[in-house]
Amino acid sequence: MNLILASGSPRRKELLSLYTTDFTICVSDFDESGVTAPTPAQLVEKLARGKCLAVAKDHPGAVVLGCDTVVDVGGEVFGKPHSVEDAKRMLRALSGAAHEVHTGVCVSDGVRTESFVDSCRVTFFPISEGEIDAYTATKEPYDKAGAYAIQGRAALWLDRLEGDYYTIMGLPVSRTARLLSRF
Ligand SMILES: Cc1cn([C@H]2C[C@H](O)[C@@H](COP(=O)(O)OP(=O)(O)OP(=O)(O)O)O2)c(=O)[nH]c1=O
Repeated sequence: MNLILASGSPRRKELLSLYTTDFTICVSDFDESGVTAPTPAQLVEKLARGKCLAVAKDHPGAVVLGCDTVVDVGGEVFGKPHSVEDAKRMLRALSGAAHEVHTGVCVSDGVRTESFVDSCRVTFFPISEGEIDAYTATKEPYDKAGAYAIQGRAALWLDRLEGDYYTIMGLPVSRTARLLSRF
């Protein structure tokens, strides 16, 4: 199988490598701005599909994997923070509360396209203003949906997790492996 990961995310590369190391990376030029959907879960599915099909159209015969992750706080979508203030706003909203992380996964061979959304519910302990200041002064929040990395220092805020941990990191690897094995 000529497998292409349509993602520039180092986490997705690492997680896909648990299934196979026989793949190449081709980051899509899909324009995510202006894409809307009725719910955050439908949004990630649409974005994953957009990234996947943008690469698939230029690579006939390949199997292409595209993904997207957002944080959902009571229906409000948090993508990657645009600034330090934006990151602080997100972390204050996540402090001492539960939120959902949705990851959309889409696989296409150019003929057949299949997708799914996996969601994980995350509850954080209260996060102090001092912790928010210290965290947003590091690089960690800025390339992550919701301004945190559960695999990084945000692990220290985790109270409860209901679902697949790897969905938070951007690739629900067990369900993705099952989908890929059908191609
Ligand atoms: C919440 C959370 C997100 N993330 C990451 C996963 C994704 O890489 C990123 C969400 O951004 P995405 O827009 O889903 O993906 P990306 O821009 O990194 O990569 P590409 O579009 O090329 O596929 O946030 C973590 O690594 N840890 C976390 O705890």
